[in-house]
Amino acid sequence: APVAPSAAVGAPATVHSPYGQLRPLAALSAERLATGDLVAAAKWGTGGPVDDPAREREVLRAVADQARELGADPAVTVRIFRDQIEASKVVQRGLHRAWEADPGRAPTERPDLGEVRKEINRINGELVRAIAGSPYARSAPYCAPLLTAAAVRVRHERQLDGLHTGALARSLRSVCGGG
Ligand SMILES: C=C(O[C@@H]1C=C(C(=O)O)C=C[C@H]1O)C(=O)O
Repeated sequence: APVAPSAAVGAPATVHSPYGQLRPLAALSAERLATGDLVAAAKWGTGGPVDDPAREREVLRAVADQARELGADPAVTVRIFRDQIEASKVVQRGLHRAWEADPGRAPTERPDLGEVRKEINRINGELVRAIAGSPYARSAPYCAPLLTAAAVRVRHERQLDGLHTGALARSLRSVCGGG
């Protein structure tokens, strides 16, 4: 088949390739994890828990609805988002531990959790679209190595530390494997 000129040039034309479909999943997951830093700061010093089961249910219900609207599998979408949520909590708990150990590194300003959640909702919507647009790539036998490559790329681009690199892997745990 003829190759579109831009395919030889680079990234934009690769959006239909398996890697091009998985890359946004890794990038958006890292973007979502970055909001974990803000959520951790919002909860720091409040005495409140990192876990908010009611908010988690709200997120999962919303993404299941969005998946249905896009004709994607709501169960698969929810499965992936359970990992996204766990990964956010890995970041939050890790930061709280670091700030307890070294209070000089703790944030001095408290972000508005409601505002941060608006941003999380926006990213959630983009993630649902990326999930809906990648059924073939996610069920491909070579999904895992491509996803790992995408995560490594994102790690370098965003200069992720160990905490966020581990959380990124956690967030992507059930992306591959079909469905
Ligand atoms: C990010 C938050 O912290 C946790 C993680 C959530 C998420 O990743 O969507 C939701 C609720 C909390 O259990 C939050 O409270 O908004």
